[in-house]
Amino acid sequence: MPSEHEAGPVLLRRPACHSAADLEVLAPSRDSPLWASVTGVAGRKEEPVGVRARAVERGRSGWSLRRGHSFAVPRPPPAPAHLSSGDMTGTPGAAATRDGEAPEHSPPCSPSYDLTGKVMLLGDSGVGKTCFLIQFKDGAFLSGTFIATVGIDFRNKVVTVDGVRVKLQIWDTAGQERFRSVTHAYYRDAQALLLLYDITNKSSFDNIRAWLTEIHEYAQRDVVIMLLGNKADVSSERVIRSEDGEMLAREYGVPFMETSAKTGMNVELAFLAIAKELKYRAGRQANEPSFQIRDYVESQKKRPGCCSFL
Ligand SMILES: Nc1nc2c(ncn2[C@@H]2O[C@H](COP(=O)(O)OP(=O)(O)OP(=O)(O)O)[C@@H](O)[C@H]2O)c(=O)[nH]1
Repeated sequence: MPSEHEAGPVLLRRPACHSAADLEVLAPSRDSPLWASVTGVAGRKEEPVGVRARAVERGRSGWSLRRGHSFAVPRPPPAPAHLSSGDMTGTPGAAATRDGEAPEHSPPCSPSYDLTGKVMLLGDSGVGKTCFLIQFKDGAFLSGTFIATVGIDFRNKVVTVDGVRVKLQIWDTAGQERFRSVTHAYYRDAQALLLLYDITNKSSFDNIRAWLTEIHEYAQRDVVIMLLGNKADVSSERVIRSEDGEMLAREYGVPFMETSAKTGMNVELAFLAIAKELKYRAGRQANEPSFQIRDYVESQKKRPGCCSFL
């Protein structure tokens, strides 16, 4: 049973079956207010809302909504077009005010997924993490002025792999050093990490080893890691060869591919491979053939055209 002062997300017992489909405490700690994310709020639209500490309590069977508390909490102001304008205070719960998975028409309390997993996007500032997430979630590319992510943010998306609906809760982290202490708190709870560098930026590639050291320090030992060389569409400015990414990934025993948040190349594949791995881990049967994420990625990934290589 988690303690009230323990940091990091804690999965809550599903509340009484009248409206919410999912409830999580995002930041229970002595210093920060206890926030919960509730999805599946009244009506047909699923959207997370922030619920303050007063709304949750710990009972015998875990955390739950306090009796008599309704979900009619004030709606947060509309999210700006760019995901990155988060809460400067670093209060992780602020992330709960972002929009959630696509509206679903399932009845209340019938979850629209079979499995859930937390995925974090990591890498230096400017490598394209936010764009990568938006491309996957909305199929759009955010071009124009670069607005650095502040703190941490998340979006949900349900993908179906082999008939199993996997809800991916994808956390977009700020790459800037000053937010590192905020984001470290989230590593422990993640099942998968997508680690990005920018093929046009050498230092973002050189820093991958430091990122992996942090991951080994803060994340679960069996966390799924994937290395992604992003911006593969910008062949004229490439400074990191694909082979270098491959070599580094081999050294750490992680799958690798080049991606483009702009064209969408391999973006969906990255998340599908993660979802497949999570599904395999969750339902592993004695006779089930093992799933090798590296082989899967190698067999499915698209490569940039010949001329984009150095
Ligand atoms: N050409 C190209 N540009 C990209 C790609 N991905 C991101 N960009 C651009 O790179 C810049 C940074 O992208 P972001 O997604 O905001 O970077 P980030 O990693 O989230 O940065 P932080 O929030 O500071 O950690 C933006 O100007 C994007 O338009 C890509 O695949 N191709």
